[in-house]
Amino acid sequence: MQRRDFLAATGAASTAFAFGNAASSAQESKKSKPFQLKYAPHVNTFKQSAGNDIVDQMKFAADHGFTAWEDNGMLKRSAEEQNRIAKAMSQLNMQMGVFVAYASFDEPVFAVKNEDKWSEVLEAIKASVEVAKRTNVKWMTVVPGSVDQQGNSENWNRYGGPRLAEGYQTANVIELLKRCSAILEPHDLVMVLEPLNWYANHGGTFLSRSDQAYALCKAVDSPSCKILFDIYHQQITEGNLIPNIDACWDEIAYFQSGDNPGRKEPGTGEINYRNVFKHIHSKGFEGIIGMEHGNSIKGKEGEQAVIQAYRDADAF
Ligand SMILES: O=C(O)C(=O)CO
Repeated sequence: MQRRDFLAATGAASTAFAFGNAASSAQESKKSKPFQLKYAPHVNTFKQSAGNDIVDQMKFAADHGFTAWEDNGMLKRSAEEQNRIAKAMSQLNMQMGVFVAYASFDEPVFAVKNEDKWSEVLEAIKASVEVAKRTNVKWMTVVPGSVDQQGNSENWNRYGGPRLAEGYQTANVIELLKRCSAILEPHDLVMVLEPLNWYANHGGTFLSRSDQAYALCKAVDSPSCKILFDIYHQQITEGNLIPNIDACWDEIAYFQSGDNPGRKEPGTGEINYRNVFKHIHSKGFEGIIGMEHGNSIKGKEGEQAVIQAYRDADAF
């Protein structure tokens, strides 16, 4: 189905939308009603419909009512490409979500004090400030490494070996997060800590529970250290989504979505996304919900299914 046909078939609103030259803006003048929440598609979510170019994909998303975008890999793009993306975002009136500022999954980078490793983290955070400014990003993801249990040390073995007690690991994580926050605070930027599940994706990560993320944020006590509550990961780790969101609400700055099992669009698994989104909306959330999941169906048809899934979940 052609993009125009799809817009017509889904009853797209007729708001005029100017982008690019006059001929193409006349042709592409239909734009769907914005969603109630700022769901942010990813690079390649709409590749089959919009082509390889990321700016074309963003235009496609904007035409279909998405008001945000998420690009985990922004840090690795050239400055020229970052500028091009930022310009398109502003022309499309879209907001940019997180990129990954620092992520380690299998080494106890934050949990064990190692000044060389810690310097690498702080350098990554400093580099992220420049990129965030260039791309108008407010939030950046930080994954603070694994627990101290599976290192490469020659002293470590699966039956024992030295392992730092949990309280000291937590104290180290807090100390390094404070140092990261000190870099971000003057720029009004926010690192969002993402708990990850151990059972389907990332066994051994230091941060896995929402209460743990909450305790870290309270201890760091900085406007630059908040929670990224990934609904997919937290469904696997702890379930009880709405009460847990409420319990750590004052430290949550950002959400990500994805259904379980399978990590595909809402409606393909066990999470009642309409009720979860309704709840988040009712609390006045104005931030972004990154669509960090795959498409359950391949091709253009699958991309339309993703759009429809968000329309259904947003119909509260
Ligand atoms: O790696 C993952 O699973 C994440 O959610 C990181 O954002």
